[in-house]
Amino acid sequence: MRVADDEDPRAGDGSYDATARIVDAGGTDDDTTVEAALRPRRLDEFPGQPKVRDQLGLVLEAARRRGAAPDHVLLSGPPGLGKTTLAMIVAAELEQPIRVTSGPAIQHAGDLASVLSSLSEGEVLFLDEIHRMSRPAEEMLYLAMEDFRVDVVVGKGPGATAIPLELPPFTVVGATTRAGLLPAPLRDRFGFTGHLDFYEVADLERILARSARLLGVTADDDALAEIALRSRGTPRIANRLLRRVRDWAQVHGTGQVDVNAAQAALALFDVDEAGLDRLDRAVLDALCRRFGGGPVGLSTLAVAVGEETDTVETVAEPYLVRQGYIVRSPRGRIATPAAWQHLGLTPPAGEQVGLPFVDGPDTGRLG
Ligand SMILES: Nc1ncnc2c1ncn2[C@@H]1O[C@H](COP(=O)(O)OP(=O)(O)OP(=O)(O)O)[C@@H](O)[C@H]1O
Ligand SMILES: [Mg+2]
Repeated sequence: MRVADDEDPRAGDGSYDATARIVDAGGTDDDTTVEAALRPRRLDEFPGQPKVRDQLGLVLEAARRRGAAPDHVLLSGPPGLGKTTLAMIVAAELEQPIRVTSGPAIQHAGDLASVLSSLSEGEVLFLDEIHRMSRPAEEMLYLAMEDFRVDVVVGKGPGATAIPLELPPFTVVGATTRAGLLPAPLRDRFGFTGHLDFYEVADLERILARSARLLGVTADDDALAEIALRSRGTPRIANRLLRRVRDWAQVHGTGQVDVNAAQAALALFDVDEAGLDRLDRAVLDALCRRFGGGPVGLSTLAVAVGEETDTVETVAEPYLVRQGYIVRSPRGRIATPAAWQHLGLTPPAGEQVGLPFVDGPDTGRLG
């Protein structure tokens, strides 16, 4: 088995700390540890997202040559595409320590002030879920990002005074699944914004091959291709499916990740040929069967599938929209003919005139 020691992130130099990870929407603690172990550590080990990688690479290299902190970096995109991974990589490439915190952890401006005032020169401050920071903290951040200064308020009431505190230059890396929710003044203070998009299947195959190596399992290319196809363009999902296929192979198979193991395990875990999982299908099912194909409001839809609005909007919808199963309209979400077909149903004729026609059997043609 080829396990390259030099590629094992667990043998790291401590430049990032897996336990410092604050939020993980999808996983248990165990999952978080495994995820951290599978993160690429440097930009040139990071497959996919060629645009963001090249742009970020340039920004970091230029800063390194100037010997100065780079512009602040904002990373946006759906969950599991590598925002946290890239934040860690920014610090590693700059050879700087990284401080990890998140919007929800900073409820008071004072929380932010104490983090900011303890930063060392050049340090990377990773603000995950930056769209969830409180307004006063946000305003403090504007000043800190632009002028490297915070105003510390001493005392209360009419006698209160603001004492300006100079900060050493540092780099904020903000991550958000909801760039649209960031107030413009905050967005504008990031000199570089990278928008992560879903991965190509070929990139997912490369990610899976690397992960298999790190996990110490032998995997056929065909099996990795099968897993990649069903991973909804998302490395986190790809890695998770790989681990379940490995489990299946170890318990029921030959121990080797082959196509048979991949198909059996993915069937067991309810990931269908289109890569839709239980939540995706639940959303389509509610939309078509309960609401006649829509339009239906997002929150109503979320209640119908028993999930948070945010989960439906950021986890399920982007992929369903991208694959042409759902259309977002001002009046709510609408199922396309492809959604009905995926569920084995016939789309109702007449009501959905004007929908874009989606490739598929002719039952979908409306008019
Ligand atoms: N380009 C990539 N190459 C290899 N692995 C990747 C890549 N992008 C992400 N991963 C893996 O996917 C998992 C999730 O990535 P990460 O935590 O960076 O996503 P995220 O965008 O921060 O998600 P969230 O919005 O939920 O915080 C990690 O295990 C990471 O190793
Ligand atoms: Mg993250």
